[in-house]
Amino acid sequence: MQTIRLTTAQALIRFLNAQYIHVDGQEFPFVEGIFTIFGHGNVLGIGQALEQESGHLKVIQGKNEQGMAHAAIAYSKQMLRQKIYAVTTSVGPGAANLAAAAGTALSNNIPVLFLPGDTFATRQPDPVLQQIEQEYSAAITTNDALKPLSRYWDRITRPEQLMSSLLRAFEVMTDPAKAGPATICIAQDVEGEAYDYDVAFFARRVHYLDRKLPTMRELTGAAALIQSSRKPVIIVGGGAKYSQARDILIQLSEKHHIPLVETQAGKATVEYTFANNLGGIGITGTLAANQVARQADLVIGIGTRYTDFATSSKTAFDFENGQFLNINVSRAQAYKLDAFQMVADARTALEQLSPLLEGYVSEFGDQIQQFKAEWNQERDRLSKITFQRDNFKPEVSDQFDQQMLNEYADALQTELPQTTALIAINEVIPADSIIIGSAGSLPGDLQRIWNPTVANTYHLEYGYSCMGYEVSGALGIKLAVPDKEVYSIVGDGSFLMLHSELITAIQYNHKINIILFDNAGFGCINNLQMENGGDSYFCEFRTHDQRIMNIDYAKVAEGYGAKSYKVNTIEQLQAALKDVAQQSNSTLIEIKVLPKTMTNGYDSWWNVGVAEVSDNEKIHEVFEARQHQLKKAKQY
Ligand SMILES: Cc1ncc(C[n+]2csc(CCOP(=O)(O)OP(=O)(O)O)c2C)c(N)n1
Ligand SMILES: O=C1C[C@@H](O)[C@H](O)[C@@H](O)C1=O
Ligand SMILES: [Mg+2]
Repeated sequence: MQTIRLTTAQALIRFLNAQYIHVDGQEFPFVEGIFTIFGHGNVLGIGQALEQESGHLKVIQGKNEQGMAHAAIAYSKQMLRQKIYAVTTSVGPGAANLAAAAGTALSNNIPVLFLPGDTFATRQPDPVLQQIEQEYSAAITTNDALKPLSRYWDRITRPEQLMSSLLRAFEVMTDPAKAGPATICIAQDVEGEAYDYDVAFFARRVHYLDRKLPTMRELTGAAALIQSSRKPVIIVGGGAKYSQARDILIQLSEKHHIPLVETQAGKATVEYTFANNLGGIGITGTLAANQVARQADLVIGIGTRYTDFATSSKTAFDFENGQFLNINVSRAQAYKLDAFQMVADARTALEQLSPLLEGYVSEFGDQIQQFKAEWNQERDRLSKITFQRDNFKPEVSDQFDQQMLNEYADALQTELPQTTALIAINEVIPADSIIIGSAGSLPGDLQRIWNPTVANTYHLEYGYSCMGYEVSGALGIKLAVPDKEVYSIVGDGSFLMLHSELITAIQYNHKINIILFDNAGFGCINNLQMENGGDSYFCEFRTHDQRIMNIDYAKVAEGYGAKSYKVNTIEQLQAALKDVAQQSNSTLIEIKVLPKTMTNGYDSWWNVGVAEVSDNEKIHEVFEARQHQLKKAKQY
């Protein structure tokens, strides 16, 4: 056996350089690069190895571990899970900062390789700086907190363990049915320890992302279900996007007159301009999509996890009379809602189903176009909302009275409603720009009223809805599609929580554009508490003496070196957007918007935990109403 003497970290970097992926006849490197924040847990091991020989890996210095991990996740998501960045952190707090990002990757099924440093394998210096020292077990470190958040987790305490561990990690990350975060924690002393590695381990290795074929039983069963249905509806989920099923979806929808509705992850697999695409489904769905969903006697869920937002907490469909057909690479997902299961790649399954559907046409008739036209009218109304200082009824009504709304208009020096601003942006930015969102009220508005005219231009993380993903993720998207403009659509709360990677974007000249909607508060949560009978409680950004905070975010971004703009009218917004397109550096547009002017309603319900006893009569009423709704919902 031919061997090569390398440190564990050097072996790791050499291996990452040799991993290739095979997708539909094309082969390319799977690991594009590595985000780093060095500390004593990784600088002398992985840091040294990268400095000595990083190979083709692009090395990027992050500013916050969660932020850089979010950037890596967004890169992989934008690359349709076909390429990844690795993320290396130090030990202790550096590793702990990965936790929210690991949850984000796991709930969204996004492959990413986390490489946190770990405490000493020899335990000689214990407790090493940043070791938590759990008294009941010396074997527990901060990194154990990442176990439930990883799809694969391992700890390396001997150099030779690395080989079997990496193989397992790459098998997981390159399997669409299991894809998620792989976490390999390497003891900091072991990173620098040498071993005589078998050179065969570093040979070019190809991971095959083969499309899983449906069985004949699945195909004939699914075809029979569709053929006997009157009003089938297709839910386009994230799995449809990752399998690149756009063309066959359009073909089947057109030929058989089946409407498409979209989850957040699936949105823009097919552009909104396709006639039968009725947009978002569920709690933050369009009225058109929710109307057809209710009528459906067959729901064809393609690559969807059926989250509560997609199913309106299991009230969006006629569960009594309707049936479900689930096409999913994951058996666990396919099992949901008592569906007929087709465990297969979405695109291949639909392509193979197609010849079995000859002659079939749904009974929707003109209804699809009618629903769509009505929804387009509603969107048109939302694009023209204008604030009045008397008798203004915002979309989220009956929460803030006119006096309060006027107070906001004065404090923020704005009269701009959120929906009006968002639709104006949709109309001005280049159609092939990528927009990214994640948390707050904006994802709901985006799912409803953002109309992508180009496929794969909508990037929403709504599995974890992790605040802070918006800005960090924009950097990851820019790395994936450097020739496209990237717009981060972010609330003030999310921006405040995490925007460190804006600096990384500026540092490496990867232009991102931030469009910050400042409504001076955690708006959607304020809506939620008031909708459910509570008062406005600790969700507005007010000072100790109750003044609404007016924060100069443009100045913050300018301080980092971004070009920034402050706008509070549509004309200023349009002018700023035009200027942004001319810039080569990162930008931030701060838009002051009025609270309560986001979209709301449209025939959906969200099951949230309401207090069963309280001294507030309104909460009691809401609790009773919830019990009533629950009776109509599917139980599992
Ligand atoms: C990391 C994280 N913490 C907490 C939450 C819960 N949460 C969801 S939305 C939200 C407020 C968002 O405020 P902002 O970004 O200003 O958006 P708005 O609703 O005002 O549009 C909070 C606290 C979350 N989604 N993610
Ligand atoms: O609790 C939440 C409510 C949602 O409206 C929001 O988008 C999401 O970020 C969240 O965490
Ligand atoms: Mg806000």
